[in-house]
Amino acid sequence: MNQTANAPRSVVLIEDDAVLGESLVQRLTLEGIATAWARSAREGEVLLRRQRPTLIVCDIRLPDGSGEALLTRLMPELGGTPIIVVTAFGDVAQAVRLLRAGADDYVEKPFPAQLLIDKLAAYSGWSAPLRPADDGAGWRSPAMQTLRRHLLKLARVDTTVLLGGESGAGKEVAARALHESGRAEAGRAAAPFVAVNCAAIPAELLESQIFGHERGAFTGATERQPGFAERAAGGTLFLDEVAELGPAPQAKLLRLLQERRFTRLGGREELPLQARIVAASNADLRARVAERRFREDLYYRLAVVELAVPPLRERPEDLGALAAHFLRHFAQAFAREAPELTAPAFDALLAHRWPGNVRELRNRIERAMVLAEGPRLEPADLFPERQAQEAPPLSLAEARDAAEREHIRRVLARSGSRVGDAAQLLGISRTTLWERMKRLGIKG
Ligand SMILES: Nc1ncnc2c1ncn2[C@@H]1O[C@H](COP(=O)(O)OP(=O)(O)OP(=O)(O)O)[C@@H](O)[C@H]1O
Repeated sequence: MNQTANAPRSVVLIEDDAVLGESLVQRLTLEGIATAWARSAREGEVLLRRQRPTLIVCDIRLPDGSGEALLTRLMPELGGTPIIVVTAFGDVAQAVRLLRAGADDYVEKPFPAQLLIDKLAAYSGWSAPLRPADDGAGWRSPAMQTLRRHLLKLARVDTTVLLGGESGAGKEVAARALHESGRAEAGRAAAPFVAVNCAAIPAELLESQIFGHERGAFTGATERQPGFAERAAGGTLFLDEVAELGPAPQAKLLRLLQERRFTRLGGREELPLQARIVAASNADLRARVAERRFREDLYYRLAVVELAVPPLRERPEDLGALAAHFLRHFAQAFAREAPELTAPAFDALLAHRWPGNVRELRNRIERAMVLAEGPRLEPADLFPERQAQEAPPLSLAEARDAAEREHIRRVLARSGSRVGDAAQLLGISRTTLWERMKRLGIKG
């Protein structure tokens, strides 16, 4: 992709050891690498908020806190800037934790300056660090920050990516974030994102939909039709629910991935695949392979990089931003003010298990905003089914009153609130209706 071998190289070095720090600054400067040196976590934070280097080198143990805490805090703002952590001998467990959290590499003290120069050389071909794409809310939790970092890095290469995660967790949102970052990285103003739900297209149509067809390829094919693979050129072909593909489409997809070429149905011309393939599945693909329901060779082709979108219940830190995002979204859609989420309502969100993940949150907020017109949303607005379950059953008298109340209201509405007309329709006297309305709390 957009690699610039001679891109200006700069390093922010966060290291409290004066001897090591000075020798590294000298050596890096000799190599023509602009180096800014911070001797504490605080200084490092100030530097990183001011400048975006080609590479960050950060010691784990600093006099005013740990490098791990600093990097974890800043990770969401660092885009894809590569990070090398410097660990003391024996701190490997911490280094591994940081690698999982999104750091790129580590060096163990003592190390020769040349080792750092070599590592830097591997990164200096990278173009200017990416800014995260504007991909909605819900990326605050550590798990989502790590995912975002991985996506930002993948934006630089065309590798096939497999996204796992429960239904509604945000796999398509993640695929779009990757697509947008890739588009920005390549400097393209626009690029197609073509999403195909493999479970929703009938098996007999799938092939022609993905690969397209020539005129006359089958009955009803009156014109040449480009398929999704062709339409995604220069962008992303997103294959959702890939586990649901039958054996024949699996074989076709494998060929597409192996040869990166395809032919339209009924055609002879070989066309190159010019899109990145991102596949998603909420089923455990490895288990499907073990059960021989999914081809192993296809699994390996798809899972060149495998990432998981964590379920919402494992990232409560994202709930507030996501809820606020959907409140704003539906307020705009319904042309009304966004209601406020009361503290008990927020507690109810935190306590819920979210089997339907972000999609369920979105649906609950949408339904609450359709039904509740007030300026505040209460737990009952978001979880109406619980109220129904928790309320004690009505007595016979209460049930009769409720039914009468409902019926009288309806008849009153039909008779334009004229009590005399309503009484006639109900087969009772005006006075009896007045009495009932009073007892049942119906306003005339
Ligand atoms: N980070 C987010 N910000 C805003 N909306 C989100 C976010 N994550 C998910 N959503 C919303 O939640 C819904 C489900 O997301 P998405 O379709 O990406 O999930 P999925 O994991 O692909 O689901 P499925 O497996 O059912 O296809 C969508 O309406 C999406 O817009």
